[in-house]
Amino acid sequence: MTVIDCQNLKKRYKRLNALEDITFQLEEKKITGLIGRNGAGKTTLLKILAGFIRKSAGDVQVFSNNPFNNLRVSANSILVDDQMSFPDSLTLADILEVAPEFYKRWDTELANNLFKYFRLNPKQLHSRLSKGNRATFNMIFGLATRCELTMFDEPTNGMDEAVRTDFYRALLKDYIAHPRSILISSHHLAEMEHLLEDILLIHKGKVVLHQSLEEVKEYAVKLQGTTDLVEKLTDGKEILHAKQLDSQRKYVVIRKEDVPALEGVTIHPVAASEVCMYVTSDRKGGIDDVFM
Ligand SMILES: Nc1ncnc2c1ncn2[C@@H]1O[C@H](COP(=O)(O)OP(=O)(O)OP(=O)(O)O)[C@@H](O)[C@H]1O
Repeated sequence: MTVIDCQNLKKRYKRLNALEDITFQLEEKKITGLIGRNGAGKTTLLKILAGFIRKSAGDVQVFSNNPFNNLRVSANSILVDDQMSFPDSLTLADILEVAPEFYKRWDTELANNLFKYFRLNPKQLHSRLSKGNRATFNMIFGLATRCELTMFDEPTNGMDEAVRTDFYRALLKDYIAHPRSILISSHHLAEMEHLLEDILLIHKGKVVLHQSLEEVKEYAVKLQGTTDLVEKLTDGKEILHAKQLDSQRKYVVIRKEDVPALEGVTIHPVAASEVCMYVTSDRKGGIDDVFM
């Protein structure tokens, strides 16, 4: 079943096109990483899918409905982000107590067990939590809703490394026990790629790649050797990234399908996180170029 269907979706904020042209479909029961550079449009897309803001043009369907102000979509989806807020008069324990009234698949046992594991204080007010503890509580809330469509926007922002590791593990374990559609935006692709089946990479408000993680890992290769030879072999090919290693040696990243005859150069795999970085880069070198 298709859970999300976006066709030529656009979002304009006054003079800025945050989403230029977004077309993709998300099938049910998959964990998809929503990846993109700062300002790519990830949060805007998630807010439209959650029904928080209106699209400007194009079509967006979540569970076959326009998500904006739609009860079916809001009852079956959740967006966990750092703007989640709860009434100030409610303690964390109160929030967990009333949650089942709003989410029909709420898992009280999971919520309580995670709450105890992360040693949160049930008497604390949500608005007074530290940044990391707020992110942890929001994550617990998001997991316990067991919403058919669960979206996380940068969920690990503010969490320390141990909590981040626990979060990824909790997410994976709960997903395996209760498969659902999970869309998770993050800048930390390398650390969460073991969770992901698919990657949706957006850049400047457009979809650049929507592939399985395995396909992204196979997308590019790095050719390394003497500068002359590497340049000759990659002449006319699309260069995704290049780096001069010293006065005589260089490497160039090109699409795997473009790989030429390989005598004299070594060939190296390119991690999915690097592929995402290179295909969304406006510069072919890197920060080193600034210091040359
Ligand atoms: N309410 C708003 N009004 C005007 N412009 C906005 C608004 N919200 C976002 N933008 C702009 O839209 C573009 C996309 O922003 P968005 O927050 O969706 O990107 P992002 O991929 O989530 O970025 P980051 O990774 O830095 O959080 C940016 O240029 C941003 O400045």
